[in-house]
Amino acid sequence: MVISIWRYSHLVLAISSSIFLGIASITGIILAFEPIYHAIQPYKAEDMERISVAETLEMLDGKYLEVLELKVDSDNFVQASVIGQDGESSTIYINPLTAEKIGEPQEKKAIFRFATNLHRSLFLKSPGRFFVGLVSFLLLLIAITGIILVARRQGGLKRWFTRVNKDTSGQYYHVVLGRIFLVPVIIIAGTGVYLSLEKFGLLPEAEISHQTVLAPTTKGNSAVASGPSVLKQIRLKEVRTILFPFSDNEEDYYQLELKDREILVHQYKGTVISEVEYPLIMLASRLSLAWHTGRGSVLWSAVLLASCIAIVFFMISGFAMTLRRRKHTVRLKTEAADPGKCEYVVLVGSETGSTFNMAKVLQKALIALGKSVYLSELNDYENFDRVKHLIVLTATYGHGDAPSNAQKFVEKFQATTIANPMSFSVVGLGSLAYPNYCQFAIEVDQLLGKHPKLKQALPLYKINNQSFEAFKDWSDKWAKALGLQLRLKNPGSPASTKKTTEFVVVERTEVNPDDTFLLKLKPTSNLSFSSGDLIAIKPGGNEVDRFYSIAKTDDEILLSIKKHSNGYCSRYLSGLEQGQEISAWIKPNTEFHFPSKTPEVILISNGTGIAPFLGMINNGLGATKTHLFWGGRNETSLEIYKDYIHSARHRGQLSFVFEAYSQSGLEKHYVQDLVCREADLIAKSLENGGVIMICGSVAMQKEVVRVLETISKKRLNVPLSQFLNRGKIKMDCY
Ligand SMILES: Cc1cc2nc3c(=O)[nH]c(=O)nc-3n(C[C@H](O)[C@H](O)[C@H](O)COP(=O)(O)O)c2cc1C
Repeated sequence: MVISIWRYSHLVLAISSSIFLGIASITGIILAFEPIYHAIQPYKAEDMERISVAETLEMLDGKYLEVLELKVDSDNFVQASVIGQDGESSTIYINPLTAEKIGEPQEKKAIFRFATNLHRSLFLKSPGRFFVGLVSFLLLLIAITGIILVARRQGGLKRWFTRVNKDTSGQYYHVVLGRIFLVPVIIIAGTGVYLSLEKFGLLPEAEISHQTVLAPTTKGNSAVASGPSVLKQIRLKEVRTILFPFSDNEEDYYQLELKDREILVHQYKGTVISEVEYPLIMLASRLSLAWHTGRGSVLWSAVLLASCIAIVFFMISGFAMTLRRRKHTVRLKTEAADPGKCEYVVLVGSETGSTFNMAKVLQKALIALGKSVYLSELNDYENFDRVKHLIVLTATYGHGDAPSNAQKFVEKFQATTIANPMSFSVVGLGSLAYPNYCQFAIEVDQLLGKHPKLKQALPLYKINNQSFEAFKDWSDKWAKALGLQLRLKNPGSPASTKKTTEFVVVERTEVNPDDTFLLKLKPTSNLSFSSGDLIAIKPGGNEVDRFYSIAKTDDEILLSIKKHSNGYCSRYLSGLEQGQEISAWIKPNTEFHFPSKTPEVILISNGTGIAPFLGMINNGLGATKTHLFWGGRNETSLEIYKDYIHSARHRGQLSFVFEAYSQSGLEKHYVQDLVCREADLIAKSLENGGVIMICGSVAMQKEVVRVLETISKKRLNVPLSQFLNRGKIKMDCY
């Protein structure tokens, strides 16, 4: 519940300020260029730490009839208001060593003038300034609610910088960039609020009052030329403004606004008549202005520029995420069947909506079998009288909590009387990267399991990272338990518009007794790819891309393919001849590349899952100690891979190969048994920063992960999620 309150606040704040925030960010992007443009003008004075005020004043004295004011700006441009020998007054940039004119201040560019007015007051004067101040305050609140959301998402403030799990790209970058730009955005918003409060006089007045002490009359040379003067000690670097004495009268003095204080200096003696340190409020104002505008620092201006772009991105990605979430609920409302007449009920617990995609695939497949299906959210649970089968698909959020559309489920379920018996099956959608993997699904499964009228059709099935293959595996098992001929259609990867490349068949092995064969392809044009990437093939006008994990060997692609009797693509590929060409495209899968700076890598696979590893162990980087675990039916199953394994062993790239056979000899051995047996090796490797890569069937993945979880907890005293989070366990299973 808590997470949705914060998300709701985050969203409401963003929506309520969206138009003004959008304007402020876009004009902020333009205005960030102003200090950069100013800084690159050729008026910057060097050696400001060395040149004394007295030196510059002396040069000015000799060159101009009168000097009224001198200013040093944050880019070290020295600007003087002078009356020249011809009696003309002007404001010029000077070289402080010679007092020569080097240029003239330019008028603010029209684009910056326009952007400043819009940014500050939306061209609405005081009401506009008020809105902009309010928007800054809302931005501050958005940033604060953002901190809470990210902290909750990551599992606490301490885990702030741990890896972000990728749900959708928009969501991923919203969080990743949110973490990076949090501090600058808070500074922009905070200083914006401060400047607005100042503008409306809501802050204490910053007044400086000198108690002028009249010095005794001492006619003579000005302070610049005579005796020891404080002006000789003050460097130009410390100066903001110097106001020159109004007349020769002794009671007129130099007024120096320095960086930290203001002083009045006797124009003849060069002594300090009065000195006042700036009040804190004045320093805060100056700092706010500098931080808000980026004046005086190209680097900070660049940060402000990037932050304003990031705010625009946050707005777009944030709204896209909300629309995505809403899309599913709105559609459900319009498509809802009558639950009172349905035999199957599919209830979904989802925060971002992805789980609905799976639920809809299931609904479609059941409808194709002529079944009546009601699909809804877990919060819509009610007394389903005619329902015979209940299926719950639910994600987990926060610290093992229910997603927001499932938070009322437990209460509603407990308050409802179930009259007729039902079968039930719970599918947990979660991420192994969280310590409470599928926790809410576990609780729902236990709750349903305790009800006398409910009969479990299948034990709780957990799915990592929305794996459709795993969902299909569940559906096969569930359908078998219910005696249904269910066929799920993968909605993902529809006919892609990706540009394909031609590949020529270099070699194809015969199909072995396990119905597996190797296919070697060579791209006909220059193509960059790595072992672990995926090749997408769509034979003969078929609508869906089929993905195969690739091994890169000598710039060629090696695939290990299982021929399925009903598999359109695998049957097509098994019939290819040497020299034939096929069209395909490469999908980079950087998360599953061989790690570069790792002391040890353990590769775990079964069946055709060995494919990317065949390339990785022959990649020419012998520095990493590498072990290969592989499970197949029997010794002959390994035959087609033997050459690649031998060559890696021969080159010293592969330390150990552990094999498990399920149909050889009396005892069945599986990869997870090997992993369990080699627990020492696994634990040491994880402890020393090693990486484990898993590729193959989801069933194998589930078992291997279970064993790894035990090893991690028992031997290393940490949950496996910690290694997953740090990218120390990489998985690509199907
Ligand atoms: C903020 C946040 C917290 C999560 N917490 C957990 C968790 O505790 N346990 C878990 O198994 N998965 C957790 N997940 C992963 C989601 O349950 C998983 O991505 C799920 O597939 C999302 O489904 P949905 O998109 O339908 O909401 C979390 C994800 C996010 C973004």
